[in-house]
Amino acid sequence: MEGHPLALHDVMFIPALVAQASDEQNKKWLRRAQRREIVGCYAQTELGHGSNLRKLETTATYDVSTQEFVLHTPQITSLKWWPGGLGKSSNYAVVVANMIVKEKHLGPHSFLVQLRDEITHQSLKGITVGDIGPKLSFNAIDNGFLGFDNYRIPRTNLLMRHSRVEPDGTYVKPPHAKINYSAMVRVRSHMATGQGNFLAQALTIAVRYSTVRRQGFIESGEQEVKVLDYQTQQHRLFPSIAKAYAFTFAGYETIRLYEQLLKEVDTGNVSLMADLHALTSGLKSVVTHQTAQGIEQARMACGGHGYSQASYISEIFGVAVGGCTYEGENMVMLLQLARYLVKSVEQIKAGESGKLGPLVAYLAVKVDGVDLEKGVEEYMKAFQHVSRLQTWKASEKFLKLLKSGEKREVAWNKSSVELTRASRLHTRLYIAETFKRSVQEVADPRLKEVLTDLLHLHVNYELLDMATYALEDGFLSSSQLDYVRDQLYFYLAKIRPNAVSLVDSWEFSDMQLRSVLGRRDGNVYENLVAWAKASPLNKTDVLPSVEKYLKPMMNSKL
Ligand SMILES: CCCCCCCCCCCCCCCC(=O)SCCNC(=O)CCNC(=O)[C@H](O)C(C)(C)COP(=O)(O)OP(=O)(O)OC[C@H]1O[C@@H](n2cnc3c(N)ncnc32)[C@H](O)[C@@H]1OP(=O)(O)O
Ligand SMILES: Cc1cc2nc3c(=O)[nH]c(=O)nc-3n(C[C@H](O)[C@H](O)[C@H](O)COP(=O)(O)OP(=O)(O)OC[C@H]3O[C@@H](n4cnc5c(N)ncnc54)[C@H](O)[C@@H]3O)c2cc1C
Repeated sequence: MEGHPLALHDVMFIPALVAQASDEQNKKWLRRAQRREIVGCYAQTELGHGSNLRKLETTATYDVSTQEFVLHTPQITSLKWWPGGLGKSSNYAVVVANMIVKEKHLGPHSFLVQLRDEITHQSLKGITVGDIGPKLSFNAIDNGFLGFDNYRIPRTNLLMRHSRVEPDGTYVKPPHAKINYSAMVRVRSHMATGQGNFLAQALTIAVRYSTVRRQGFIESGEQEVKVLDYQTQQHRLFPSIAKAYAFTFAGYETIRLYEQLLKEVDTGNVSLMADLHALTSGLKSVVTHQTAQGIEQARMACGGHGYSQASYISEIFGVAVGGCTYEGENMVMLLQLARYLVKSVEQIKAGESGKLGPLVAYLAVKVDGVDLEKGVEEYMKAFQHVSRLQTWKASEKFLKLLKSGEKREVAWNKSSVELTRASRLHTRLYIAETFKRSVQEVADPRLKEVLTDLLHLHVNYELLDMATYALEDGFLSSSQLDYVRDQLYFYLAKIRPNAVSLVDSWEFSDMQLRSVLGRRDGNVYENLVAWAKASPLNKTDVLPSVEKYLKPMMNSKL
């Protein structure tokens, strides 16, 4: 959980080679990387820039006389900063640098760069490398810094699957300007399942513990109740159980789409790139944000013991919340999706709605109202409505500002909060749709029934959460919202008997969870006492600090 020094080797280094190195290059590098003869990381972010990749300062200047690239970090802000596994573990890196050929700046490109000697592991001449220090979490990963002092690498270390520099310096452009960003798109495609997994771990701990913990009464005179029987506790935890499933289903779809994209790109078809970029940008942002919120609620649902490291939820939170920042800061990524949504609105306004992709086609179709009692399909129409409403509102705001003479970037900035709202609603619609489709495909009827309950819980929770938008234009009435509330409470109670099975079905072992509260056997109290006794502070009865500080104070007559 605390991360692994080789995580980025598998998560980004190898995938970057697979997607961006040519077959010939991979004959040299890929097998060695897969056998871990060489260990690598993905070095892109710099001290001064992470989001705005066009302003990366590390340069790779082609020297035609020696057929080498010269890597250089001209100032302190150009140092690579943050890459996982860079500080101490990796001897190679995929380095993203601004490529300069014949004095022409050609933008960020990826290079395979050796950082350390393969035998001694010492850093090579011209390389400055080290660890960036402790972080909120993930402290088993050596996130690092890296500087280059006119460090030379062969021309053939430019990853050349999609673009090339010939020996004479002729540049062959890639089929899509952003194709070098593929390693990021891959991780974003995987993040919904990854984050769903973090959320699931925290929920397993909180739900199990909530059946052990007894506190207070629902009906007087009886035994104290398991806290999971409180409606407020169920409301805190069960919608997140639904989300953990929903994120996993959505993630399976984006992983499949990424695999498809890789195949299509190899045949020269890059049409899926814009769609997948928009989709994963939004999904990554919504999922990480909701996961962090869900984990924090799970921690609070464990009361005081949730605050102890014995719960392990704080560590899960620390790791998961990093996802809001890495692979693209959430606001920045929501704004990437918003570009796509605004473009779609512009297409509709230009009478070209037939050209819209399947995920945005609903933006062109107006619905006057819904009958929620007819079931989930009607909820989907309601989600479409609120997303459409907000997308049009935000887009119109932006387009109006443009028309009034504002510069594009200024108009964009002035509309950006509204635009991020549209992106979130669009993404939540996507999550609900994939959840619905995935549950429909489940073959086992008993499993399908339980998952359908979770789906109902999810759509009612979500609709209530975004009700302001639907009330604003009178699309939903207050009596319809009362119906949604009733349904929500109905499904909380219906899910209660299956709650433990729903979390147990994720099959986390005690070793994975590392939580005293979330133990499978439920022996929480005995083990909390044993855990506390093992605290380093309990090794001796009287601490040295008592002699040094407390006693002089306690014995003073002042
Ligand atoms: C197996 C996994 C498990 C995972 C679960 C467990 C994980 C356990 C370990 C985790 C470990 C942490 C791993 C962290 C690893 C890092 O964090 S690596 C560093 C990640 N860095 C980032 O994500 C940086 C974010 N910034 C960016 O991606 C880009 O700068 C931005 C924001 C997209 C802007 O790029 P830009 O070049 O300035 O482009 P911009 O002018 O905004 O857009 C131009 C056009 O390009 C398009 N475009 C931009 N990007 C793309 C793209 N990628 N594709 C297609 N089109 C694109 C735009 O849509 C736009 O299109 P139009 O609207 O013009 O049609
Ligand atoms: C745990 C962890 C692991 C990481 N691993 C790696 C790795 O392996 N390799 C690697 O290369 N990098 C890695 N990173 C770096 C990470 O990808 C960047 O930190 C991330 O992309 C955010 O960039 P930034 O730090 O420049 O944030 P900034 O862009 O400086 O963000 C600061 C604030 O500015 C806002 N902002 C920035 N631009 C805009 C805009 N255009 N519009 C509106 N608001 C904006 C953001 O929303 C945010 O609120 C890692 C980071 C973390 C935390």
